[in-house]
Amino acid sequence: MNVATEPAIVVHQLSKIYEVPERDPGLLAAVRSLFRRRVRAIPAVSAVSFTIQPGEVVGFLGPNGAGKTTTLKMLTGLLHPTAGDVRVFGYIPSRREPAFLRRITLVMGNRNQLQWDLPALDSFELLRAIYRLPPAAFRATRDELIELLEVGHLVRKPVRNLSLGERMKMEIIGALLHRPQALFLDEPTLGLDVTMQRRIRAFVAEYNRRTGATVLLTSHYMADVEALCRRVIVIHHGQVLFDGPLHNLVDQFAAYRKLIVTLSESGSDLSRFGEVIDQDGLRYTLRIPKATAPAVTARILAEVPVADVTVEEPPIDDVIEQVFAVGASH
Ligand SMILES: Nc1ncnc2c1ncn2[C@@H]1O[C@H](COP(=O)(O)OP(=O)(O)OP(=O)(O)O)[C@@H](O)[C@H]1O
Repeated sequence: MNVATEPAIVVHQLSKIYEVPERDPGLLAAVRSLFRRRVRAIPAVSAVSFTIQPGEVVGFLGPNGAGKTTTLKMLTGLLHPTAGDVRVFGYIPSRREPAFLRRITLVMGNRNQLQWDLPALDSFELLRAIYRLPPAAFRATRDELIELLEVGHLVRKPVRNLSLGERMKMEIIGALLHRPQALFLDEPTLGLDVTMQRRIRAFVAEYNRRTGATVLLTSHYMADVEALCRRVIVIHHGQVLFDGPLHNLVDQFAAYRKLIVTLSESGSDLSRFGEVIDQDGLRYTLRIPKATAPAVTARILAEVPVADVTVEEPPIDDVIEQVFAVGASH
């Protein structure tokens, strides 16, 4: 059997154009719009293509409005594509076949699927019935997830009384009870504090390791992406700007390097070598265009008394900003 080598997700020339009714303000315009409807076309996703292998954890990045959520909705069958093809484990998502739905899950950081007034435990039972999970397997998965996320003491409290982070953990458990093989996570750590973000992140990594699930994740927290995703797909204005290993993104788009120079004695002006972005005693941080970093480092070593010098890549957030800036100017 060759099933294992089949890609988990194949997206080919995928497009989505939203059609939004449009009318001028005022009563007359309202009446007129009854007779002649005007619609505005909003291209949210334009000819996007990518393939994801089983077990990959891929970061899906882009600024607000780039088309990430729209793509995830098409991948999970909540939206019909305007054009192009999507296959997830060979299924066409928009058909929403039960066998497909049992293999995927969509977690949206800003939306709840659990019943607000019930304890999470009751909602989990409901999900067991919906997915027709065998009781023993359901209990084993539920308890494993509860333990992994350390929420045993909270599952009997009404969801409305939980904190945002606790609720998010319950949402994640609810989303994974049927042991999906593809996880679509849309901002799963949105609004959570750093500790909770780290927990959720560790949990996703562990779930991927234990089950070999494929994960496509959007997040505005680059720490999530750095910790989890070796590969990233960057979209902007509905188009793919980059698809590859995260470190290639840094190589390709990091426009500058940070040079950290510690002088052995005071009295030198380092601003002639580049933009000084920080100074702490004898320790200077300079921002140098990537291309000239080696030459500038050599000049500093030759011309001023140096105790130490290191070259650093800019933080990933800055790199991503740079990618978006390049995308915006296209
Ligand atoms: N239901 C809708 N009707 C009309 N336009 C929409 C609809 N949903 C999204 N859009 C538009 O489509 C574009 C892509 O939106 P989408 O939500 O996919 O972006 P996103 O990358 O997920 O953004 P964010 O990071 O802000 O969540 C945006 O211009 C948005 O305004």
